[in-house]
Amino acid sequence: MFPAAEEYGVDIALDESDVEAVRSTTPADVEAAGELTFARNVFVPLTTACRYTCTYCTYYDVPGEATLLSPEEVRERLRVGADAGCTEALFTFGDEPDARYGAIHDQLDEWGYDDILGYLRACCETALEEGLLPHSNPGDLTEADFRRVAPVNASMGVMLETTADVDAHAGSRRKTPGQRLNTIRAAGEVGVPFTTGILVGIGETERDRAESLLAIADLHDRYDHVQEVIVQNVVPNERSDFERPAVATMRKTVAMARAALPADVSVQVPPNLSPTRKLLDCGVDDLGGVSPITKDYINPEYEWPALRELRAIADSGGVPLHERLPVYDRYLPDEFRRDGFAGAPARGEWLPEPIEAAILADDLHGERYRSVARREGPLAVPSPASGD
Ligand SMILES: O=c1nc2n(C[C@H](O)[C@H](O)[C@H](O)CO)c3cc(O)ccc3cc-2c(=O)[nH]1
Ligand SMILES: C[C@H]1O[C@@H](n2cnc3c(N)ncnc32)[C@H](O)[C@@H]1O
Ligand code: MET
Ligand code: SF4
Repeated sequence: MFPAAEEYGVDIALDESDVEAVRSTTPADVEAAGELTFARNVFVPLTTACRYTCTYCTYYDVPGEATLLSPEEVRERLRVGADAGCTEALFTFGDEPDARYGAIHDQLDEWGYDDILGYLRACCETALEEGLLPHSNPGDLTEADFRRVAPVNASMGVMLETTADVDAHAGSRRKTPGQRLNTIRAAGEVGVPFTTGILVGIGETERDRAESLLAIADLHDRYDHVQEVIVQNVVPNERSDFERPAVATMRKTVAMARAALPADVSVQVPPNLSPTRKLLDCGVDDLGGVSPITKDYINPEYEWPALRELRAIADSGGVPLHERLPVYDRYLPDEFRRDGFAGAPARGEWLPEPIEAAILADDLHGERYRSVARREGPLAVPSPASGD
């Protein structure tokens, strides 16, 4: 069913009746979640160089214009993030930026790094030093790549986007479904808590969405590593005029995601891009990374809602809002989980030693990780009604 994936040794065979069952799911078939979560992050866009040229993307710069944040700039941004109470350092940037951009490669070499993953590793270590938990999305990676960077990440991610061959990914260098699926598989092999998702409105069909969600469910079934699935609508920008999918399409797609995935996998929608309030009853339970201090570098025209607004969104759905860490509860050591989660079936040894050490030590910001994980302490988000 996914010939492109077979090239990479990823063998996913979907049952036609499962595809049809997911495709025909409607919002009425699923239940609203009992709470909404989000993570407080600082976005660190290491470089705007990218080997791909997705037509919906405004993030990448052409060779000659692409920039690379220096180690000092990275540390400074992380400090600002930690001071603002963030728990997550989000490293998201172009795919394999050093492959096609000689200047990026030369700059990394001058700083003493073989390639971007060597530099990412160092930046993740800086984040840990500054009291932040790294979540990296460096695009397509192999298993060997993951082994280099997973040990310094609390969680990682890559959007599947879609299993369909869409024109938005056309061109000589392009994202392929096979390579994306292989990235998610490789993350499972290495055992890193993982975020993935689909991009809605880039030329795929409803059936493609069902297939994409089931492909993610299949890989999660094998490895238990998918912590959340983002259902992201494409938005127009200065480079492209993609139309936003209709609200009804997003409602249906979120419901399809809820139906395709097991209950322990969260369904996330980004509150700066999506008609969030209108999706809450379709099974959304997470709002992803939201930054109190940095813009969304990938979609810079779309501002993050303030934390107060997140609270209003949750109130509108009649559910509590909780901050979480970039790594979901079930991958945390027992003592860091909130009541009811402690003692839940262990998922194996998920957290790499430096991450567990950072969480357990938690001395930089006085019990911050612990109180976030347990949904307690001084980090409760004020209600808009409380006036504070
Ligand atoms: O794994 C990913 N996480 C992405 N995240 C991270 C994600 O929303 C959260 O940070 C995770 O839920 C981890 O806490 C983003 C966060 C932003 O603030 C803005 C854009 C993204 C995009 C991605 C993404 O493509 N892949
Ligand atoms: C980081 C993620 O951001 C998403 N992304 C990139 N460009 C857009 C856009 N115009 N609208 C919505 N999402 C976008 C892709 O899914 C990518 O994987
Ligand atoms: C900046 S887009 C997100 C990271 C990576 N380039 C990808 O598309 O997966
Ligand atoms: S979405 Fe990611 S891979 Fe595609 S062009 Fe933008 S930065 Fe590159």
